[in-house]
Amino acid sequence: MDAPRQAPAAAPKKVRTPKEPQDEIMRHTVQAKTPGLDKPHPPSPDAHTVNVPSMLTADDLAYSGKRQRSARVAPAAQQAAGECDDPPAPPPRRNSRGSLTGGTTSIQARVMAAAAAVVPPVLGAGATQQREQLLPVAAGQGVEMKVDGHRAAVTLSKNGLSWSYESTRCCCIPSVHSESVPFTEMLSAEVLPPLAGMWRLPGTRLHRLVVWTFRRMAHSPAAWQPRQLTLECPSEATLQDWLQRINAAVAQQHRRPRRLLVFVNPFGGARRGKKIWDTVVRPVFDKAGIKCTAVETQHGGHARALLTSMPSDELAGYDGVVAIGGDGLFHEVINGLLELRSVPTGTTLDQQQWAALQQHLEQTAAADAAAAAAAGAADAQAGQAGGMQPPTGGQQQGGGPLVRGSSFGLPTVPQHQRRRGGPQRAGSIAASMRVGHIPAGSTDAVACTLNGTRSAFTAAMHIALGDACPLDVLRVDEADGRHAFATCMLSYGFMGDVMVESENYRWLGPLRYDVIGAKMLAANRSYHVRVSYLPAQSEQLEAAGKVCTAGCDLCRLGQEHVRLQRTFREVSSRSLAHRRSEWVHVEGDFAGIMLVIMPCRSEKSQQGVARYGHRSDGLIHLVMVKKCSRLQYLRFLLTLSHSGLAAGEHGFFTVVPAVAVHVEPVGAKQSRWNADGELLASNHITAEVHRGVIEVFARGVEV
Ligand SMILES: Nc1ncnc2c1ncn2[C@@H]1O[C@H](COP(=O)(O)OP(=O)(O)OP(=O)(O)O)[C@@H](O)[C@H]1O
Repeated sequence: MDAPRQAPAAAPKKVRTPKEPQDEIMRHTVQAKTPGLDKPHPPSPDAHTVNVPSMLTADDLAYSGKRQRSARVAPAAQQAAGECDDPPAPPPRRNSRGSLTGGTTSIQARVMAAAAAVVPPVLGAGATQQREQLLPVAAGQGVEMKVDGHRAAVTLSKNGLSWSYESTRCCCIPSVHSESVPFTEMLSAEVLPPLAGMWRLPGTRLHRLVVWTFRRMAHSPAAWQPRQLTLECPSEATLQDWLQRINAAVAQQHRRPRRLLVFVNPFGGARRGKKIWDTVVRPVFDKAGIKCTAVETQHGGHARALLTSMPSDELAGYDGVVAIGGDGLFHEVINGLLELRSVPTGTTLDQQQWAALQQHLEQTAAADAAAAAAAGAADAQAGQAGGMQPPTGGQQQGGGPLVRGSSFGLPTVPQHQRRRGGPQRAGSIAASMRVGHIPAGSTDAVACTLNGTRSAFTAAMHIALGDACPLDVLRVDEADGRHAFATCMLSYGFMGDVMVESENYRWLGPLRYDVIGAKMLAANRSYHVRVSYLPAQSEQLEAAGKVCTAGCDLCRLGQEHVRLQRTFREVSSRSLAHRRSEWVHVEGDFAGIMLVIMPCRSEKSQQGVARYGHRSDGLIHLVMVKKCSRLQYLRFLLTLSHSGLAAGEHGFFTVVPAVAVHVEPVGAKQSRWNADGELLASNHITAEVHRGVIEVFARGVEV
């Protein structure tokens, strides 16, 4: 998946200017034009064709100015729910296309009634005869216009635009369609001059108001498509008035970013990063009026090094950081920001508490060893055969679940200490930043989990619309004193081996994971490890069995932690120390150990690796797969791929919700830890989950 972690050596002190010879940095502002995308295309005879860039998927279409089909006609339900104060539209039903439609007998009456309700009688009655000469009525009461070519009564309310129109698409039976687009889903609007043409006489030409927004696909609401909503009307004054009101309402969406720092990995996945930036993301940010500084990464660790060495004042100029690449680049950005936040505010008390915990665990391990010895030789035999056994104190290395020399809870000397305002300022700026991920990698589990799709356009829209949700982070302390942060998954054994091997086969692209996976399955390796974990408390398991979707209540609770946990380390370590008697110890031969933090959905695992995992539930889904046959491991992989893993004992593998985990390899035969696709240097780790410490530009999977 990713390259091994590299030391951020020779990182530039600050972002270079465009005048510098290499084009590693592309600075763009909103005014930057993208050929073919900077202005809307006029409707043309081929207006229904969609020009798909050869390297992009249909979902990645940027604003092309051409109408897309298969729209989900929208939110009449919003009106019912009171979210929209537009005039009530006729009660709709869904037809086979997913469009809202009225009944067959009274449709004409309904559309006339709807039109009469919003359009003055003289305009409504004369509409069919005087198509191009209609005068708009006062804004807010309904104006007869053409919306995407359909004659409709349009209302601009305090929530957005709504309209209804008659259509005879199906067997000449007319039906009424109602749609609305709230301001929260608009990027911006602009007024365009009337279309000129031989067939349009002067005086009958219509002025155009274009609203940049998106539409949901009927079969997959999570995947969005660009939409250029065009309102046509003979009165330019009306459209100018509406333009002001729409753009003013959009400007009031206070959570939208204004300036972003964008990292583009040109070598991630199928090497589409730069193309996706140019053709999909930049046009969206352009329409949303977002100023960007785009940096093309030069090597692994470049993004992280830039973030951690950037002066606080410059960092403070951004509302967020966007990673265009795979999960590896997202991991780098998260690590850079959290590195800034790892302010050394640890106290003596914390260290004492940790020392006490360490001592207690050594005692517990000794007691367990005594109990195991008393249980007799049969159990000991089973332990050697690969069963999960309590650890024996005699074999304990490193003195229990805490890694010796770990920086966990201990002061470190961050490189940003010399900065103006000190580390506290840099940490506080980093804490206020949201992180966005535009999928352009091999797996893109982060994007699939956050947005439910690998569509770069959808991810860019979530960023531009200012969506926000909290994300859990796993802090991993290695025995050699280093630490790292992971947001997806930490794995040892099978997944670690696949990671190590697949780095030599990068030229195979995403296929490398399948090829090396098959090789590792055939090798059927297992490793002797000692696992200690702190199980989740019962109140943390309330949402067990609930799938994480957009608006998930559990994840919303995690939002509180984003604000609270600016210096998150000590809060958590103290609470762990208070629960020191609850640690559970297991030892044995394992084919794989996985610490799953988010659902980790991907094309290979549609339901997610942890089926009931959440973006921000404060839990680690600890998966322990005992030494087993190849067939059993294949079964495990199929379960993971088809239905995802749920908590419980499943024969040869176990899934336990936990909040902290310590893993210590025993013996010479060892695998490597794979943290979100990055290989860790040490195999002896302590990991602890921090709930909702980082905020991402996402809203969860819409269903
Ligand atoms: N210019 C670069 N040259 C080489 N490696 C880079 C460069 N920029 C970033 N990297 C590193 O490449 C690794 C892989 O990148 P990324 O995750 O974006 O793609 P991927 O591995 O193909 O996708 P996924 O993680 O979804 O499988 C990351 O560890 C990242 O740090």
